[in-house]
Amino acid sequence: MGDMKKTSSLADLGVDADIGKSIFKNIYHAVMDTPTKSYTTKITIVGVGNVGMAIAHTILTQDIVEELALIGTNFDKLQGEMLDLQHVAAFLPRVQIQADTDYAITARSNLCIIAAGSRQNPRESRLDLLQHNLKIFTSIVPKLVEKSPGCLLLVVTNPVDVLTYITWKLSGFPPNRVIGSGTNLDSSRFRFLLADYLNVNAQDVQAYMVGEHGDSSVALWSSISVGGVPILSFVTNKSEEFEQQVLENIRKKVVHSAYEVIRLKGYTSWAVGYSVANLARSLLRDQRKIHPVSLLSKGFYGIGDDIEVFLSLPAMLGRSGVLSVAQITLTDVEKERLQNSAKILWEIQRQLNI
Ligand SMILES: NC(=O)C1=CN([C@@H]2O[C@H](COP(=O)(O)OP(=O)(O)OC[C@H]3O[C@@H](n4cnc5c(N)ncnc54)[C@H](O)[C@@H]3O)[C@@H](O)[C@H]2O)C=CC1
Ligand SMILES: CC(=O)C(=O)O
Repeated sequence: MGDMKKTSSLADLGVDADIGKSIFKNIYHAVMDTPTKSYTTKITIVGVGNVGMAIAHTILTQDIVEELALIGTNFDKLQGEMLDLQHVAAFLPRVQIQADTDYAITARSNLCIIAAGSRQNPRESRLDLLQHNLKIFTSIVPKLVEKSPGCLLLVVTNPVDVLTYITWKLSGFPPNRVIGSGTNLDSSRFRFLLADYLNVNAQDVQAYMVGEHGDSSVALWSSISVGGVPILSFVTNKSEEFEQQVLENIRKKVVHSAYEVIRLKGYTSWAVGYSVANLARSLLRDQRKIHPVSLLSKGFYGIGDDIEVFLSLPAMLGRSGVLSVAQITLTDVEKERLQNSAKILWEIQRQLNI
């Protein structure tokens, strides 16, 4: 394994790399030799299963990085995935892709995404994965931090909220630099289902799921709008009781979505790939966009200062990570459900003794 090449290029075949320069007229020589390394943006993805590869693929389509490093446990699988992605080169922006079991290739990453670990079987909840994935994180996080001490950490592995808390503890990073993908995905599912019901474009639906990325997630009905029109007035011509039932069914469908996809195809991948690539763009391109992501939530929306949990709240994301948390006016019921979600996660964390 040690002798094997980490990238596939003409140089591996013994072809002189300088030959490329001779194809071009020499007046551009100085420009071609200018080192570009210090200006590159680099993402590392740990875990090259269904989710890690969906994220990698989507990131390549977004033109947000110059370097991508893939880390896993199976060297042949890594090399196969790397080659398959490299063969996209003719169709997408130029990205240097590396893959290895050795974290040396992750050095100086701007963003490290963790999608390694077990996924749910059809009858398991996300929280059932905790013990196994916790162990994996204790080996992954310190290595990422050692190689990229200034990076942002973005956790995807489930249960994502508790593992984001654990990543924060293991990394020693300030909380703004440790983020969980959280309910960014649930919110996309929510917007899709609302758009489908209202027969509008999902991109015009502004709607958030917050709290745990899991069974206790909370739909923020009071703040939903479609093209600037609050949803509750959008549907006033229908009976209120009927609407409440429809809306509650949509919420249940969002919570059940992952279970349904896992029952049907064994895992979820494409939607989380887009969700995480979208977060990566907002972070690395300093977009100051609002996303519901898992962040250190103590003190927000009545969550006690003593409850040190990560759960999803709508937050502004930029190059420094979480820049601020949106102050949405919640109803008493929404606030109560959010605080309940925090308590569920807090109880689980307390049992971990970390
Ligand atoms: N937060 C979210 O919205 C979502 C989270 N997930 C979670 O993502 C995780 C991954 O799911 P899949 O990709 O479907 O699973 P998978 O089984 O296809 O892939 C997991 C990968 O992790 C790798 N891995 C295990 N230990 C590792 C280590 N120490 N270092 C590096 N790689 C390691 C495995 O070799 C495997 O390739 C699961 O926990 C799943 O529940 C899945 C969908 C959405
Ligand atoms: C598996 C998972 O967390 C999801 O698709 O929401």
